[in-house]
Amino acid sequence: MSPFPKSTVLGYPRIGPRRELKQALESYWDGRSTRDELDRTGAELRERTWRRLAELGLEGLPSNTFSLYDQVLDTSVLLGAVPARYRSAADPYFAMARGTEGLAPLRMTKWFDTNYHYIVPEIGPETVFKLEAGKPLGEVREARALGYETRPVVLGPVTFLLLGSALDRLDDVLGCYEELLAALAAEGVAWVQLDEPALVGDRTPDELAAVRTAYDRLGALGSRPGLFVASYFGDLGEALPVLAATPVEAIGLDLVRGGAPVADLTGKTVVAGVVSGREVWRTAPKRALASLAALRASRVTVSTSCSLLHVPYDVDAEPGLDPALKGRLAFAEQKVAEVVALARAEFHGAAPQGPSVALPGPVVPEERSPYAVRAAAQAEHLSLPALPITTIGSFPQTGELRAARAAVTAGTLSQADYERRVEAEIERVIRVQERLGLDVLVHGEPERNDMVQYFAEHLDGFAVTSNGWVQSYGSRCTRPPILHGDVGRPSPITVRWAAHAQSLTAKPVKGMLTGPVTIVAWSFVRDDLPLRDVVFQVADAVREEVRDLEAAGVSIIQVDEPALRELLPLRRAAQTDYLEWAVAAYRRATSGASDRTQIHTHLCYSDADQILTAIDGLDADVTTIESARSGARILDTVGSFGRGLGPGVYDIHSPRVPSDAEVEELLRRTMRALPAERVWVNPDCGLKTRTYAEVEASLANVVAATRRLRAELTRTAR
Ligand SMILES: Nc1nc2c(c(=O)[nH]1)N[C@@H](CNc1ccc(C(=O)N[C@@H](CCC(=O)N[C@@H](CCC(=O)N[C@@H](CCC(=O)O)C(=O)O)C(=O)O)C(=O)O)cc1)CN2
Ligand code: MET
Ligand SMILES: [Zn+2]
Repeated sequence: MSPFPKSTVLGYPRIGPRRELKQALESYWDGRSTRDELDRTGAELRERTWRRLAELGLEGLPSNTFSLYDQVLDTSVLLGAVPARYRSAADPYFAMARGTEGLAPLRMTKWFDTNYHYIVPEIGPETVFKLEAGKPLGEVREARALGYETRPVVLGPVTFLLLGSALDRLDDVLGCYEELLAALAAEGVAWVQLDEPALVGDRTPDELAAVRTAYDRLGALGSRPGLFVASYFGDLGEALPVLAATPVEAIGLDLVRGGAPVADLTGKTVVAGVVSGREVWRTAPKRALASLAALRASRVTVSTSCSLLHVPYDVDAEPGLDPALKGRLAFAEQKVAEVVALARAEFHGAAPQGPSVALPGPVVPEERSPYAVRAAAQAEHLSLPALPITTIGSFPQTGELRAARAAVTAGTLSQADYERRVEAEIERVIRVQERLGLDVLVHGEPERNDMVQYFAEHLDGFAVTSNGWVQSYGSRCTRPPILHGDVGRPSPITVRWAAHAQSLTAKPVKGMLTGPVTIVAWSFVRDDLPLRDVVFQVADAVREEVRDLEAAGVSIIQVDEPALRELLPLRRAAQTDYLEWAVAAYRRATSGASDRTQIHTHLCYSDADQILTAIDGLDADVTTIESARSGARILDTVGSFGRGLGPGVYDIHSPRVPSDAEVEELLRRTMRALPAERVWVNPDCGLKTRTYAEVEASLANVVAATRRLRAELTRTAR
């Protein structure tokens, strides 16, 4: 077996340095280009990446880290786990990812504790696994034609099955992996990387036994590449000795989030993840070299802690950043250079940041009155109908708005003209909602490029990038802000837009804010302060904004926390502490509101059933939550939830318009799970990724279904 290369990365961004893949995908989906053109863009991006990694001096180049949508979906396809209903679609892959007319997409949820989302494998007793190895083999050949030998990266069998809740199918799936390894060996591939991030969470004895079975069996294959099992996002814990006892030749450890390995790894190659794939700070050389020195293994390879998918491409594409800050940053390109330098042990990175400043601890927030008291005050103040209909905040972000923002940046549109356009869009959103018959209106968020970046641009302590795109799901990206200093709110941020919207209508308009946990979760955050202290600084800024909205006459304020579940530690031992401070931060942000101000919160992709107690602890008067896209599973657990709740009645990520019958059915299920007076009617999430045509048709059906149920409620009440 050839030795493992001395330097590598676990994966690389694929959206393109200028989001070339996004443009190609969206143009293909809109019918403006062909599948061939899309595939050509994919090939160009892969070629560019391999060339760049090689130029930077990286020895071990990965392949099959490219994906047209998602690497977990790719694994479902690789293993033949394509549900029958998609097989006759014109393009089954994108039908699974996004749905088609008459066909809902597969579930989508958060990738561990990141802001990346994967397509959940759907595995049933009827699933027949069958290897379709075209993609990994194709990428190996493609790279070879360019002169590069690569290491294909494939999601490992245990994580794949755990994500699909089907570990009982291990035996069947291992047959496919065996075939894959044989095919790769026949292709002359020296090493394969099997990603097993699920092993850094708490695993049952049965699950650990599955790890042993899987890697004993794959290891026993006669003809196969070297096996490199990569873990990331934390510590392998109990899974490490299990893995170490199997024949796998190389084990990848996240030495940024996890500690030094306790097991003796003599005889193994340790692929040491010392350069963070989750943060954008330059690697402190002393710490990295100390981690490397502490390893007791036969051989050590320098690597990133996880795939670089979660960071932007290149700091040098950011001319607008303050040079002092820039000097402290490393994006994917710079991280590859760090890996190479560490492997050559000629490292001269930035010194670790200076000593952290002690800040006053969080103040215990004053409490609002008990829910019943608030609910009565709000009912009188707001007089809403039964089953109030609302939306989650954003309305379609039109190309004109995005272009207008780009024009302001380019200096070709004045700020005043831009603001007039935003006001016109707010008026359009208000009129649409009035015409449709919604009860609690929103201004539509047209002034926001993103629900986190917009706030970061208006708070002290943050920097934002021009090209620092990171994939969130499919073609959708964000530019996570960089939180580098103490946070402060120099002046009100949303008040003028909220007040303008409210001035246009007699119906209540919800003020719309992003919560402290989410702002921090979706930014790159300074590492010289405990995370909770940073979150409390942001909470204080949000609290000031809540106060100002209330003073401006806004009587409903939504503070979104879609990332509450995301920061939940992967190991149970640390979860209670996190949830306690996260909930306390939310209450600090919202508890300045008076009793008659109705506080809403919103969560999505949250596997909310797992953190329902914490959601209850947020003490919001109304919680809207993603439900439709996850098969309304949440309804099984919400019976005990004591306040207003709006489980989403349709999935907003698919261009598909839900029928009124479908919405009615979901509402009926909701009303079997909850008392009618607590039920709110709303979509799963914000509407910014949809078109007006889709939104108007969908919401019209929501209103029709709700009106039928309201009529039934009045009949039974009489
Ligand atoms: N941060 C964050 N994380 C989140 C969510 C979220 O809303 N925000 N939602 C959940 C799902 N994730 C999502 C992530 C991104 C998007 C999304 O729509 N992103 C937009 C970009 C948003 C943005 O920053 N827009 C900017 C820049 C837009 C742009 O592309 N401008 C053009 C120029 C303008 C033009 O001519 O069109 C360019 O830069 O080239 C703006 O509106 O100003 C996209 O990928 O298309 C949606 C959901 C979970 N995580
Ligand atoms: C990802 S949660 C989105 C909440 C935000 N208010 C919106 O409607 O877009
Ligand atoms: Zn949402």
